Amino acid sequence: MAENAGKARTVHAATDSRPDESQPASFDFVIVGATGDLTMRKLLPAFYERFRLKQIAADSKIIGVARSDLSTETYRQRAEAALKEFATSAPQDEKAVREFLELVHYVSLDASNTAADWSPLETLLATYAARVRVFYVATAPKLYVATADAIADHSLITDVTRIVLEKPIGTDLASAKAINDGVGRHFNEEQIFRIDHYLGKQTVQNILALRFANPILERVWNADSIAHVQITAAETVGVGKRGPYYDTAGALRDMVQNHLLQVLSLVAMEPPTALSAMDLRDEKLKILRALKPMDTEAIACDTVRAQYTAGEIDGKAVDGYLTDLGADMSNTETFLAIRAEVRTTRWAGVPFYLRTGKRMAHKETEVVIEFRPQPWAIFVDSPEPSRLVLRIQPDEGMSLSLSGKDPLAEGFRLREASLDVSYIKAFGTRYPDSYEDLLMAVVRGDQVLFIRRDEVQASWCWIEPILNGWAENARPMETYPAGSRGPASSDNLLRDDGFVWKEKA
Ligand SMILES: NC(=O)C1=CN([C@@H]2O[C@H](COP(=O)(O)OP(=O)(O)OC[C@H]3O[C@@H](n4cnc5c(N)ncnc54)[C@H](OP(=O)(O)O)[C@@H]3O)[C@@H](O)[C@H]2O)C=CC1
Ligand SMILES: O=C1O[C@H](COP(=O)(O)O)[C@@H](O)[C@H](O)[C@H]1O
Repeated sequence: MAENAGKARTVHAATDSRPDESQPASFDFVIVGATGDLTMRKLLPAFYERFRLKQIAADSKIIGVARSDLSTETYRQRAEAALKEFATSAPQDEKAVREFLELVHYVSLDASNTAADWSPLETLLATYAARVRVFYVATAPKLYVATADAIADHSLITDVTRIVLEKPIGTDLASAKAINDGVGRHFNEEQIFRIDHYLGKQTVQNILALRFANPILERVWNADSIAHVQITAAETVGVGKRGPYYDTAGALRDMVQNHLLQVLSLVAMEPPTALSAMDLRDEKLKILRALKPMDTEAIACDTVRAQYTAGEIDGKAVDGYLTDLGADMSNTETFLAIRAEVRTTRWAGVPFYLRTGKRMAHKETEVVIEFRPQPWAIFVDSPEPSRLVLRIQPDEGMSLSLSGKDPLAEGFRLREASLDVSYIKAFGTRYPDSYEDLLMAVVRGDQVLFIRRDEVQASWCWIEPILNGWAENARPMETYPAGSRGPASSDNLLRDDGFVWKEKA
């Protein structure tokens, strides 16, 4: 018998420097932009779910701030309606909703104006001056610096005060630097939490678990075994009421600069020394910096941009982008596909295809890893290349397609078979909304799921030439009907390399 049989295996673990999560957190959390869509749809429901799980102490305060003149009572009524609509467990638990609303306060204030009356907010914060204090700025990015200035002018920044900045951080490199510099005048980098809600998705975090807890995968996770990688974030929704913002952003700024490049970094990075904010972000940064810059020729050949026109989704007629926007013309892309390259030893020669779009046929966010084919085929059929699909959402899970022997065919024929795991079934639990994890991490002061200044800037460095190239029409705008898979040239981008996008079966 082998010497070690029956003995516990020694695992050399890197130290996890994350703070203690076992005690309910007690804090003051100021949400600037408290009457807005994000607060009502995401932030309050996320806090409520964690309160229900007893992770938030009853003496905590969630202080909503916006300019609208509302009493705390009226604000609580709005918050209650939002919880009933957006928090999955709220309609069944009136008592928990009532208890949670006791934590909620409202202050009417123009937070970008130092000269406004800040005293009601100061009074609320004075009760527990020494405890964790968070300012979550959920307003337009152009207000971030003025808001940080005003918070500082009123001496509200303690050693345990943090600021959360919603995306987008700027619209280009210069404006991102200006926000980082402006906020950085008052808050040090350890106090600044730049949010990217994709990092709060369990399935995105699971990329780390899959890669670094399963040597079977990590050993084939390189250019020797992988032919290409696809990252798709397809949505069926249009721009809705966010047209004025979206039309100044477009899919590249709205989805790629942040979410898709973060996912790409997690897929491509080297193993971090530990699961600490510094180590993880150092490794992601190396990937962002290793992205091959796009020159005019690459923008013409390796990018596709398009805008949706009227079409049909799930049997319902929907308008085109211009009608949704209420405009006669726009040069904003609602769909894009890009062939990117990561210039590292691990990934040399492996294309990374990025694709995102609004008003597509299906809502589907996934990472597809396609493995290289068998170099010498002994079968009559050529086996389909194996694909590992990481389903970020919906139907969170993963599948690995393999070739098996067709049991009924004459002779030895191959047929694709799939190993499929649904995380909800496998783990037998609900999948929390991404903001739940992120809000609690801010309270704990854990930056591992937040974007560091240099990451934001490295992303803009790669994105900006594409924006400029498109502005100069290096790649003309195309259209696609709502409910489709985007324009045909998106398929050609892969076909030219001998690949195809994986589409929903
Ligand atoms: N909604 C979403 O799904 C997402 C939003 N984001 C980002 O989050 C931020 C907020 O988005 P969203 O909630 O949709 O925006 P909304 O326009 O719905 O809300 C903006 C909020 O800011 C308040 N506000 C505006 N100016 C001030 C001010 N000077 N002082 C205090 N409050 C102010 C508004 O209230 P009032 O007018 O009463 O002051 C309102 O509560 C944006 O940066 C957006 O890009 C990011 C990802 C997704
Ligand atoms: O940040 C954003 O993300 C959403 C998509 O988020 P998801 O979690 O549903 O994938 C997108 O609709 C929005 O335009 C963008 O600002």
